[in-house]
Amino acid sequence: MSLQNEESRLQGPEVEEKERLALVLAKVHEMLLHLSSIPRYFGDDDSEPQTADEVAQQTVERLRDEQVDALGRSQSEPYFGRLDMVPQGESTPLTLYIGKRGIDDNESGDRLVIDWRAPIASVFYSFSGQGLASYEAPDGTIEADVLLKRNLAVRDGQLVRLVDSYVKGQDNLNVTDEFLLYRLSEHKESRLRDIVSTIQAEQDKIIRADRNLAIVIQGVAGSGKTTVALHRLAYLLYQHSDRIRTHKMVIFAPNAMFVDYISEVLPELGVGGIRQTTFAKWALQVLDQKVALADPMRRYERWFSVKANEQVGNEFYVTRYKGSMQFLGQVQNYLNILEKDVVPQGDFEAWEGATLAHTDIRKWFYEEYRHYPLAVRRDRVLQRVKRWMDMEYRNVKADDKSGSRKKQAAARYRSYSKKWAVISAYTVYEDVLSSSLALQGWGDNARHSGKNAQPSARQGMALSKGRAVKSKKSGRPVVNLEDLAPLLYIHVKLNGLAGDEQFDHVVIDEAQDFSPFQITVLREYCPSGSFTILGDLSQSIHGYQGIHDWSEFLDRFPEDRRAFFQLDVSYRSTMEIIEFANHIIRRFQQFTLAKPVFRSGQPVTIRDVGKGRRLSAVLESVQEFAANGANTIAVVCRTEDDCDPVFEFLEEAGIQAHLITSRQQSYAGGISVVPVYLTKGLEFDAVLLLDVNVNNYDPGFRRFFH
Ligand SMILES: Nc1ncnc2c1ncn2[C@@H]1O[C@H](COP(=O)(O)OP(=O)(O)OP(=O)(O)O)[C@@H](O)[C@H]1O
Repeated sequence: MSLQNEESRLQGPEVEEKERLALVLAKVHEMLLHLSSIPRYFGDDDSEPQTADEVAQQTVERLRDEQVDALGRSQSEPYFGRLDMVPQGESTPLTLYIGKRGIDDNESGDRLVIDWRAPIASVFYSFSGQGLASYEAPDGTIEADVLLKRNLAVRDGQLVRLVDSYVKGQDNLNVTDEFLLYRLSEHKESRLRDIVSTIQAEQDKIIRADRNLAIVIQGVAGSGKTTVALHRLAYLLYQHSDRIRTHKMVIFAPNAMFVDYISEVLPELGVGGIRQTTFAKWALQVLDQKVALADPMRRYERWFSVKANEQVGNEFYVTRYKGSMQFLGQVQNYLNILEKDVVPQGDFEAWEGATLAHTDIRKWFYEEYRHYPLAVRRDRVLQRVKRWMDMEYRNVKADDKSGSRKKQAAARYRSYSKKWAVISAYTVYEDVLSSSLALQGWGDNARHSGKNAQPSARQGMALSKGRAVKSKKSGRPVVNLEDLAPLLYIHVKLNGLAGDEQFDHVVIDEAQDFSPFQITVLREYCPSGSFTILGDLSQSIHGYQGIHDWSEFLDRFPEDRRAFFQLDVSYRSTMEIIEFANHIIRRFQQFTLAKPVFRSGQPVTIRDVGKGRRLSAVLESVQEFAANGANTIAVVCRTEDDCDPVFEFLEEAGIQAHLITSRQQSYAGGISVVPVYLTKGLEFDAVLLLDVNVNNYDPGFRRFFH
């Protein structure tokens, strides 16, 4: 230790850390100056490199740009934690500074900052203050004696807070929470943020879980599921860049607005270019937009309306059935039957004396080309029939001066190929829906169902059969969300999967609203079985299509390739809100109640205003929230129709608000008027729930109160 360091230690940790920070920032500055002084050969205009040298040069420059970007971001907050420890077998302590990205001193080769994803950095998150810590190294697990764990808040290059959450030999009770609370008390922005500086031990375990696993995370509202999943992606890319590629990862979010809401976390973690989409958008792309999706808003209005009637009950039931494993079984049965029927009866006779036997064609189809998916196989066999005909013709060409035999053969081939049914995902699906198999499955299912679902088999299926409806705009058949998974499944089985369609890793957020059929389809698209599936069963908004138990998803993966995690602490809301919510959720006995971190806020208040004062009371509350410093405020109504008059009233009163609808593509923060089913996953500084009474929110709708 240098004399200067020794002196700064004596003056206390703040001085020491400020000096160290200044040193690192100076190094960063120096490196940035150096990098920007290197001449560039390629401009910012994406011009194509012409030679191998140019390709190499462009790669070098791209990597340099990335380094400049990373160092630029580090200037404001180069690190957030410090860890002193003595690894087993060594005598001198290691001092590590941990940041969002690693920084190496180019000249000395010293590691100034360790990337939070490095195995050794895991000690910072997992060490509980008891006994020895351990971490994974290339040679196996290493144990270490931790001396100090220090949280450092650096903002705009300034040290603004320092909290020692562990000092060996001292009483260390609860100090971790102090830094966490400081972090949580910072205002909510209009976007989700990274949590690298305060990842909790149980979250860290999930982030660093094995790459090969399909993991399911059940977590109470606000327990950090989405955030943790995004950090896990950043971790997987760092640790397994050889196996998991950015452009082969995908995040399925519940709607486009949510995609926008989470869009800043990954870039902040140094990860760009991961596809973030909705299941519907992706499915329609894979299906080459051959079908159109019914407007979900009209359905939501009907389904979430207070006057939801028996027909809605039937629709729920059809929806659930179409997402079930029973229905998958029916689709599979149908595809098996279809396979048996594809080759038409009869030989192919190109002209008299040139006959290809039915048995030969069958042999090609059922034996030689067996490995091809159905539609591809059909085309291949037909091409082979054509090749056979052309070969035969070569033998008789000399006698066919007029070409009449050739014409005749071509005509016969055309009519023969027409006997082969056209196999497209949509036509097959239509047939599945109207087949006796599907109806039988539906009927069996309906008999075992609850009170709300007793439609006759035919009525149930006809309700949402795409065949009847064609989009006025595009002329394409209109289907509902629950039709997409069966359509995709059929599509894959008919056409196979091109390498560029496969995923290396799939994240599904709000997975409680997914169906087992959707998971099965995604499993087809991600052969590695590397999944992060997260949700909260008690928050199931689209319960009619979702699941009752996570085993419905976990069972889709082999026992040794799946893992289940549970997060019970809510970091989002104050104790007052969580206690209030728990009071309501307690009635659903099967759900785990959220545990708050010890953070207090305003009490939850219930205001009963007369009908005439309803809108002016909303205005007053919004003004009061804003006056108390809330940046993001939500006024929550039951449906989109209910939102309209509230939004208009606020606008007329001069309040600038955003009306959030199902078609919303982005989230702007500020004041939002939003239907309850679109609030999922978002967070606000203040929330006003309107018209909460038994009529409007019957027991079935209480799960919205998270
Ligand atoms: N370890 C942590 N440190 C600091 N903040 C955290 C931590 N974990 C979660 N949070 C914060 O808690 C809030 C909720 O996180 P997130 O939205 O990821 O939770 P969720 O479980 O996905 O919620 P929901 O169930 O509503 O979708 C976010 O503001 C997030 O930054």
